[in-house]
Amino acid sequence: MTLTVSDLTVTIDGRAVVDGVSFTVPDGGRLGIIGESGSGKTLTALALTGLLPAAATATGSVTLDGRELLGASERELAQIRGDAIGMVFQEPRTALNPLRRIGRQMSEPLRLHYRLDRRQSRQAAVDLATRVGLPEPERIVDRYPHELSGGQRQRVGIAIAVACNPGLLIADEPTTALDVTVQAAILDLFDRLVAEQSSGLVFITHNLAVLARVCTDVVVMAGGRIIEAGPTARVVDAPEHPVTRGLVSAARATGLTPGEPGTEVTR
Ligand SMILES: Nc1ncnc2c1ncn2[C@@H]1O[C@H](COP(=O)(O)OP(=O)(O)OP(=O)(O)O)[C@@H](O)[C@H]1O
Repeated sequence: MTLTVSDLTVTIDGRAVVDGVSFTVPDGGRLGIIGESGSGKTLTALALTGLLPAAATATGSVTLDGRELLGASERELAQIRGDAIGMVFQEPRTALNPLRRIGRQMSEPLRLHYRLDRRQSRQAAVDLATRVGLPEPERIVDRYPHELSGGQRQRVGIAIAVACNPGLLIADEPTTALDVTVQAAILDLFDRLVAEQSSGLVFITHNLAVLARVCTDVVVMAGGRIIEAGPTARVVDAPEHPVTRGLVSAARATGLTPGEPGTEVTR
């Protein structure tokens, strides 16, 4: 699936918080959006899926395989979000329902799309748990979110996002709330799943080392605009904009060397 964003502008209270943003993610492409806090990354992601806050208005164009998403009806968008686009958020604790077993939550997108009975949906949940590397899949599906670690909860969030094999996965800071070793394992999981289902990826982060592990291309945002864009390897090796140079130094300071995508990832 090809995602094309053209001149996307998001306005809140008369202020353009996303300002004339354009980029393309080709079928199976892996684009990272990076920038400091408040640069407009999250609002860009929300605009792609029709989830902007009520106070925001979006203009420009967002197409998925030629189909315009900006201004699409809520019904159409709900269908696209379940089917064509999977989304993963930063804090899996708030994205999950604390009162429902995780198996039910993982199989919900499939139940909605394929009308599974109880036994089929339990099996689907176990299969998904296996696919995202949760331990003891047969047992873990009966647990509640608070009984899982942060990394396991994020695996559940990822399972929900990939349940219907979407052509595009959008992840907003999916590893930020996790500690470094768990972060690495979750990045490996993204890498594997995106490769397995040959879906595209839009990955939002403020950490260039994280981005470089999974994304071949990068867009750097500041003040709602794109200030630099290109292949990750080029941007890491020869950043042009001072903001990008700052992001490269910050990534190196964490001890994680930004490298070719996938080089540090065990498959
Ligand atoms: N609901 C809202 N109402 C008013 N302003 C908002 C709202 N959401 C975001 N903004 C403003 O829009 C700008 C861009 O926000 P956005 O969340 O997209 O940034 P971000 O790059 O994702 O930052 P972070 O990394 O901190 O999440 C910021 O100045 C923010 O204050």
